[in-house]
Amino acid sequence: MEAALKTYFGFSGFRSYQREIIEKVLEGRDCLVVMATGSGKSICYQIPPLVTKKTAVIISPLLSLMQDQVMSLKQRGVKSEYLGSTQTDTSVSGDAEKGMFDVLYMTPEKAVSLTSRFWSNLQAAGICLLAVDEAHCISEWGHDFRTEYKQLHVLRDLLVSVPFVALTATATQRVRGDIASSLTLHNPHIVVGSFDRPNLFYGVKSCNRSMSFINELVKDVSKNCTVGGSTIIYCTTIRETEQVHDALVTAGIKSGIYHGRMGSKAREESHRSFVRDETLVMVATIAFGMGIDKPDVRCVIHYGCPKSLESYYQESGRCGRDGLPSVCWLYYQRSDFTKADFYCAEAKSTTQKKAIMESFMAAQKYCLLATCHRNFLLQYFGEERTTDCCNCDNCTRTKNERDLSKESFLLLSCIRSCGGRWGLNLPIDVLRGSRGKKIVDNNFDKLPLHGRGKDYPPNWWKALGSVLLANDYLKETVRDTFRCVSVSPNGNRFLSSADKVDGAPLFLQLSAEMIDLEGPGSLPHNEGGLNPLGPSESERFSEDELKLYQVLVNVRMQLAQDIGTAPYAICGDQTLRNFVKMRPSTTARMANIDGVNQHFISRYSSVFIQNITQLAKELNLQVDDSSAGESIAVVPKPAQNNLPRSLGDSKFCSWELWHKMKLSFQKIAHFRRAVPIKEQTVISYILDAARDGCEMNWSRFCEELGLTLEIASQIRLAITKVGSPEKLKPIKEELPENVTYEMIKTFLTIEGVGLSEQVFRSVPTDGSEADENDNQGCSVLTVDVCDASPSTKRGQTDGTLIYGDEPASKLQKIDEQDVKSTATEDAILEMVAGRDGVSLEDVVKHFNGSKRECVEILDSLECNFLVYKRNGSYMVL
Ligand SMILES: Nc1ncnc2c1ncn2[C@@H]1O[C@H](COP(=O)(O)OP(=O)(O)OP(=O)(O)O)[C@@H](O)[C@H]1O
Repeated sequence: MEAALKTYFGFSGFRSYQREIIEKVLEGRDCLVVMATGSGKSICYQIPPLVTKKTAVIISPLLSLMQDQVMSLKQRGVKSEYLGSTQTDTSVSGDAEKGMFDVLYMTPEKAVSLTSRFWSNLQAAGICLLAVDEAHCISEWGHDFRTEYKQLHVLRDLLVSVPFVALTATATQRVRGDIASSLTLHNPHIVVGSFDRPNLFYGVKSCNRSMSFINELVKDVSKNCTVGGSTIIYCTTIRETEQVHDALVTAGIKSGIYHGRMGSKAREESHRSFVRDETLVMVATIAFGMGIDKPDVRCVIHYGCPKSLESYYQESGRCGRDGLPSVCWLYYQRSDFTKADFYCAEAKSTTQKKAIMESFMAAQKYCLLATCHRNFLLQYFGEERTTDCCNCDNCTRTKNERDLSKESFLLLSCIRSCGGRWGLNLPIDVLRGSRGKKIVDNNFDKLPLHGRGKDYPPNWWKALGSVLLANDYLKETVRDTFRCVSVSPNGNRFLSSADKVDGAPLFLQLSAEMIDLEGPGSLPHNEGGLNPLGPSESERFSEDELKLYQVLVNVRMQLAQDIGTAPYAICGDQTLRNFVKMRPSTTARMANIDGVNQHFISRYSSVFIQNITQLAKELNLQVDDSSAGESIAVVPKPAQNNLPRSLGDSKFCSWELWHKMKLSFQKIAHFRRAVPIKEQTVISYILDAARDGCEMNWSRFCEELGLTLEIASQIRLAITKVGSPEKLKPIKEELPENVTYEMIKTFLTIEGVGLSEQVFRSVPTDGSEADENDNQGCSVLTVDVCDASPSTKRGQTDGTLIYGDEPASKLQKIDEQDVKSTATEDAILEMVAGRDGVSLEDVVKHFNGSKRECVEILDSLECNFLVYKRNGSYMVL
């Protein structure tokens, strides 16, 4: 499985759930997979055909989606085609029937109209699975019901022993049930992942939709375009779509437009140009929907409040599907909130009307929120999160908390005095001293609070109302489509404890809108532009690296144009970034990079290597920077969906800051704290998170801690001497001063998760390079002490272990005089296969050969995708 993943897709590891699902399919079990957009569901049905050499049939709702996927798979060397009304090649159907394709896409209409003879022939040739993508289309309760999907059950009788796999990114319990029964899934293996998309930054901004706002928006978008990456701007009306599109075009930004009033040809062309990076921005209504499979959209902007939180999650989810950091902004105007009636007009029943109203109100709440946007989204979809995400505007804003007791007191009292029978507008008008008819008729102008709130504009009070709602001081009830706001029990408690205006403090987070209204005006972004966090330290390019990146983007574009495909189908942005950081000068080094597959090596590696080496020389950049490779090879994978929920807030937050935002221990210790915590505490928090199952980049962790291979060996020896790892103090006493408790704890944690071999090898030790050279041709192999046990994995068969009396070296030596085998591809492969990671030194010593000869053989094995290198060790694929 891993071999197929690396060979065809270039990835060296599976993401959460992928392996589990593939294994179940290979066992012949039906599966129901509910995983977030961009979490990597496609791999689950694309790997089995490559392992079994049988066809996978995929039912997909849209032709454009199928075409894009076939295009990408072909670029990976996977034999793939589609059957549907736009297929012009008449031979495809016949070839498909003979089992000539690994992956065969078809529309549901096509699937049910194919003859039983087609299916029996294909089954005789070999079918490994039938996948139903976007499976929620089966259910009338889903948001995209398609009648043709309902008929798919007929295939069940035709394909008796074939496992069915249903996949979707959104499905409630009810929809899941519908999918399973409609497809008659037999005892399906069900996987439900998290809805979280950790690589996405969520931000919200109030706006005024004036021309000056649009011009600011255009400026921000153009900045985003120069640093690379596509943007989608969703507008709520066709008129606004045209307005924003015109402004972008006038500013010279290559932009496309897409809405329902355009003809299908024009829409197709617009989609095609966007996918192929010929246009960088797509301004669209939500008609630009499900068929978007572009993985490198870096920014999705909603220009106007969406009609529901479900649609917001889906549309913003088109961002950053490749897992790279990307941003989702929502610009709303208070007048958007009056559109509820308009959306409710679609409703056919009172229940439906209520449902529409509720999801619209959730979207509205999302706009007005002063607390973590991600948590709100996840909670809406039923996932509880207690820690803030540190990757949304509300979590990262600094100026956001203030004592609002006085203002809250005024607003809550006024709402209570008006009887809690109104929306927010009337009590706010009372506070602002209005003598409107309703106010006078109800004698509200006689209230002592009348006119006491003139210091703030009405929108500020409305924003405070939303903050009080979110914090449970107010409650909202919907009657028909009319919303009443009243004081909640919590609000009443506050009022009675603070029975005078200058009572107890009430610290609340100010919402973005309140800050804007107090600040210099509502323009899109003042400093940070669309991307307020920017790349983390390890992702940041130097000026020269940026030049190299831009050249490689152009090379990729040129290649894509020459063969008529999308640039992302040649290779992803992350792969290009890895090229820039590692600057591979040989095919073997390039093959080893995550995202590089066999097809890429045979077709495109030479042109990339040529450009890299040439420009690196001109810019005086070192090629083959393996230290960059070590850290990049373990770049965290996105959407790790099974994060532990039991971990305390501080621990989880420390881990997130370190792992996701890549902050140092020191920065985390000071992060948003008046009194910093100790770095040691931060370290132990992160270790706790790792023990709880959070993903870790151990190489980076050890490097920051200074835990080298040598120190690890010293610790191991100390534990052996003490006889037990239970108590840290006696271990510490056996060790030199510079070895800290944190290093010992880290060592034990890494040992505990069974990773010591790989991790400590990858941490650069002083003079490691020199060692490699010094030892050339010498028959002595150094291994760490744990390999000296009778059950030694590495080194044991190679020679006799000699325990040195010299504790200073803390390393043991092996005499290799007996090793006589010659270094051939087969012999090296056999040696590597028998061990859990082998270094170049190991190979040289084992074969008593020269370093050059071994490097050449290992290089060719890497090019052939038989071995790969991770953290300095060769492993068999
Ligand atoms: N194991 C992996 N390692 C690295 N990248 C991966 C891995 N699996 C998938 N990806 C990448 O993740 C991105 C999203 O994958 P994919 O298109 O399969 O998502 P999806 O879950 O099907 O999303 P959608 O619901 O939008 O169709 C792609 O760019 C893909 O190449």
